Amino acid sequence: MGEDVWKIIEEEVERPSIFKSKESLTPEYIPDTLPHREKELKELASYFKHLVSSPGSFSQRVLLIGGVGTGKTATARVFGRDFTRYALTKGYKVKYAHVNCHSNRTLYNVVADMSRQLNAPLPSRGLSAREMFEALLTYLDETDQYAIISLDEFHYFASLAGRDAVYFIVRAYDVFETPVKRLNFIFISQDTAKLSLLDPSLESYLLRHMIKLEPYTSAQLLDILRYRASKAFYEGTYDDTVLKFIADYEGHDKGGGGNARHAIEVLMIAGVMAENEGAKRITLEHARKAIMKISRDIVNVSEAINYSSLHELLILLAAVRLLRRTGNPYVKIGDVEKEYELVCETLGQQPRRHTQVYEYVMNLKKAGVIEAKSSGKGMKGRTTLIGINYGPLDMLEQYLLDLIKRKIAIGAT
Ligand SMILES: Nc1ncnc2c1ncn2[C@@H]1O[C@H](COP(=O)(O)OP(=O)(O)OP(=O)(O)O)[C@@H](O)[C@H]1O
Repeated sequence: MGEDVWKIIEEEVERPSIFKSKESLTPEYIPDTLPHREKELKELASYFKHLVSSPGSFSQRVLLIGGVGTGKTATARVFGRDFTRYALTKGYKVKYAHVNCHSNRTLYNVVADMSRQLNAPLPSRGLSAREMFEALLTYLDETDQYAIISLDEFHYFASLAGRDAVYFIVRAYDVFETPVKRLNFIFISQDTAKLSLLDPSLESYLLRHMIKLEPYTSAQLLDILRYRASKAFYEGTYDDTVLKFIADYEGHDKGGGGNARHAIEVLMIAGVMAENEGAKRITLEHARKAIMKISRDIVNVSEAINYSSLHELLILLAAVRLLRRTGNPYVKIGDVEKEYELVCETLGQQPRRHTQVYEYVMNLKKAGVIEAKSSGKGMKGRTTLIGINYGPLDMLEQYLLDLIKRKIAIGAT
């Protein structure tokens, strides 16, 4: 090996890193603890405590609801990991499986994944979902084990697998009346509206035991970031100002999405940027650049948005807020108009008249900023539906609010 190459390798290998553990910031990583989710973990423990007091007496079903990045997956996984350990100290074999319904959208795939994760022997000959489920129950009986299964992104399953499949999973023990009930479920979804396509009786059954995760405030995100940063970076390579900046940007109370995934992603990207530059510390500038980097979707349409007039932006902001609040892909123009009036009021602007609002909506459509279409003939007649095909909406909302405030400040119309 040439001396030059040797030097390059040596320099690179010995270059001090700011990362102690980059893996600990990846989405797959399950943290040791979850600051600000203690109450929800306690609720889960309460719902599943029969597994260590009278296991098998009944089968529990809990619905875990919360917006994007509110820690649904992490809460379920951390609970599953620690509850199974606790149960073992009490002499009970409780297993945990986490099934993602986005990648397993049929009853067959869901049951197969459950069985695989619980180490149940999968017969080689083709079984039906129902037969496989029975085989799983037999295996749990024979090995005297219990299980908690999380079905993450359950709304995918609910919308694609069909009513019978959903009924089968949710009310399994009405079908298989075994004396000892070994399977328990956590159904995870973003909001209850997404489950409204279920049979009403099934929906109300699911809603009986519900835990709702609220978006994080900036103070909560700051605690989360402090904890996650202490695991990921060496001491002295970051400071609280940077963490606070990210937490304030993302905090729900400050107009952000309250999304821990975004906050952690920004921190990770800021760290990688600092490291690539050979910097010894993560600076505010790194955090700013990281935020810009993950808002690239907004940047793509930002030109059209920047050219929009003040009231077009106010309407757009109203639409974004409604879309976020309802979680629906489209919102009615009438509702947007009402929200627009509220937005105007809070920002001290005089709302425009109805016909003018309609014209602005059409302008936004022409500019490719929104999608607007007719609802078709519904029960209450035709209306225009508004949707936005890019995101993330939380960032778009923040972006719009900043832009609007700047426009107002300089007196632009
Ligand atoms: N309270 C917390 N403390 C530490 N880390 C957290 C906390 N809440 C969430 N996180 C982290 O934030 C990221 C996003 O969390 P998670 O995937 O659980 O959110 P989610 O609600 O399931 O999101 P989605 O709806 O997109 O599936 C993960 O990396 C998770 O470890």
